[in-house]
Amino acid sequence: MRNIVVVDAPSNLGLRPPAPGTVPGCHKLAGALREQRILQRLNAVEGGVVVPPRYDRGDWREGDGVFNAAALAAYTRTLADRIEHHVRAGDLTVVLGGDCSVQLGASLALRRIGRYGLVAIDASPDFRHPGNSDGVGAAGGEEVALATGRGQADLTDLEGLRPYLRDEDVRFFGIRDYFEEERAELADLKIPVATVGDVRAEGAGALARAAALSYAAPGLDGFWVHLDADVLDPDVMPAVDSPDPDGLDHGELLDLLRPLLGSPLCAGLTVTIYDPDLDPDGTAGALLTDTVVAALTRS
Ligand SMILES: NC(=[NH2+])NCCC[C@H](N)C(=O)O
Repeated sequence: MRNIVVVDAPSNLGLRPPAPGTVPGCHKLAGALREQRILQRLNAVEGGVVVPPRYDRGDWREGDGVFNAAALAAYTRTLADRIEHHVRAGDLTVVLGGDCSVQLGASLALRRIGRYGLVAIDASPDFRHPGNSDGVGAAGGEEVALATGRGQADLTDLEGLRPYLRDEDVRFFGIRDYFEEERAELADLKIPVATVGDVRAEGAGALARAAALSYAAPGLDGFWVHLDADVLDPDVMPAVDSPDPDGLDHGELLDLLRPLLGSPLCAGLTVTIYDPDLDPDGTAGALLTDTVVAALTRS
């Protein structure tokens, strides 16, 4: 059995302030899941905490590009150093965010090592970029576009490694059926998308097994799984910055995660976006932890 290593990446640099003068609470995700004893329940190795820089958007205004960009760039490299170490050691690395921008740290780490894919399990594809929007700013809604080389070079071309991921190596699961514009762009780019409707029609387990197998192709070294908690239906996961209705239930998410995380080609998992500030009694966080633990352990 491979070691499971848990690394905290408590960065909220990629989201807008939830209210003026406040910062996003998703940096508390890691603490909340640890409080649910995720480390002990996974029998995981302690991977420590990669401490992020201060959240300070300064005098950023709409039109200025991605906010917190210098801090995001620095953090992506530091987080990549930590993840790279564990991937090279053959560990299965579980990164507790944080917002979705922490996924850039994983993508940079994997690009340093070889050619890896990304399975993004998310309500929305986080694919905003200057080519499809005037509203670029929050990297947590843009990280897959950035990782595939779209957007400002201070984030997309770290260490001269643009793109960290190739379009053809990305797969999306759980995108809402009503995101028609986004789905059309991804279809043009030939990036496979399984919407919530597709997951129900074809079966989560079958789709996930096929995705895992698709990375066994020559030239590929493996893949990473990115989980944005907002892929879940707001009924069971209301504690996210932008809840989108008609999402997955926990059973469907578990059926997606199991074959992916069980694959020897899977290098790791990022868990992002759950915001304990929006979950005062902790129920949603406890259920999220249960599903992640179940996906990584044999029942
Ligand atoms: N859950 C997320 N990925 N949030 C990131 C940003 C979401 C927000 N709708 C935006 O695009 O700005």
